[in-house]
Amino acid sequence: MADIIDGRAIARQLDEKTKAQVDELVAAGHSAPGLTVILVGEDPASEVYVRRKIKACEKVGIRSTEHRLPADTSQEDLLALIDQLNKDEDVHGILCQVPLPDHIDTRLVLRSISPEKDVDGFHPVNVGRLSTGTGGIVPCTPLGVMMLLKSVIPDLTGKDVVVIGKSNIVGKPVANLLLDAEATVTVTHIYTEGLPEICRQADVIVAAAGAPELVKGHWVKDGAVIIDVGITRKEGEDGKTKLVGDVKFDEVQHAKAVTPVPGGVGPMTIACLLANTVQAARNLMGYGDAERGDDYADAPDRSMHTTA
Ligand SMILES: Nc1nc2c(c(=O)[nH]1)N[C@@H](CN(C=O)c1ccc(C(=O)N[C@@H](CCC(=O)O)C(=O)O)cc1)CN2
Repeated sequence: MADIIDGRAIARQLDEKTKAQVDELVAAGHSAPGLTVILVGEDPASEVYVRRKIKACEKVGIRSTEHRLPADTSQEDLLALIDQLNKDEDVHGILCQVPLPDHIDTRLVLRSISPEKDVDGFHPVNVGRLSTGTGGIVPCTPLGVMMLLKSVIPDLTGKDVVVIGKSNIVGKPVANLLLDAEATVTVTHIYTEGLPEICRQADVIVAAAGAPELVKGHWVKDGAVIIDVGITRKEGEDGKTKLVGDVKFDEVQHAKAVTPVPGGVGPMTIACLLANTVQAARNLMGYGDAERGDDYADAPDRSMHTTA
């Protein structure tokens, strides 16, 4: 049976570290780090994620502010709000929940957030710093993926890793982090020819294609490690909605370890956001170029895994 990598437990461990860093800043006479979350429209999944982010801030002592804007908010008004937040010294982190409504140019909006406050790591400056290995703020989900992976394989040197998915939010940044960790990385996507055969060679599969249950049991070699980034809502045979990942979970029990959906990568996304907010705050407070919030070189221990 494959070990199940407990994302909730590893996220809690990271939250403890983040809380300690917040307490340290406050004890040194600073205000608590402040995060502002912008949600435009009423996408139900985004509402859930934003609510979770705000609640998570409370737990570690980060001050949070929420701006909920109607779906017909003009791009100009959104950019004006971001400009105001960029200038506000009490705000250390800004994030704009995506997807944004169609009439808004997402790339322009993400570019308008000050790179120092861009706790999502989506600004081209942070993307460039990641791809050149020169620090910056790293997107939350890829950071979480690395932590989960390192809980199973602390040293990724020379490991064959296949990333399925080439999005700017997950596929591309995760590939860069893996290369930094000296892994041999193959980036693929749903149009890649021979994808099952390519995956079957891999020591690690990071499935981030957004394609429900794409990765079947015969795609996975014995003892591989699987990180499932996909989350899709699907109606089960009982008529109830359930969440499924990009991996056919029941078929990959010959793997060494696998992340569940829910309870794997998702909780790490939020924990890494909090860590990134503290990193941004520390930088803005003049603590130099603070280390990446998650410090994922400190691999979480194997006790965070359970067996199915
Ligand atoms: N500005 C951003 N927008 C989006 C991001 C992001 O990192 N920044 N990522 C995703 C959504 N996301 C965070 O915003 C996110 C996705 C999933 C989870 C999570 O905890 N998932 C749970 C299941 C939750 C459920 O019931 O639906 C799990 O996997 O256990 C947290 C955050 C797109 N937008």
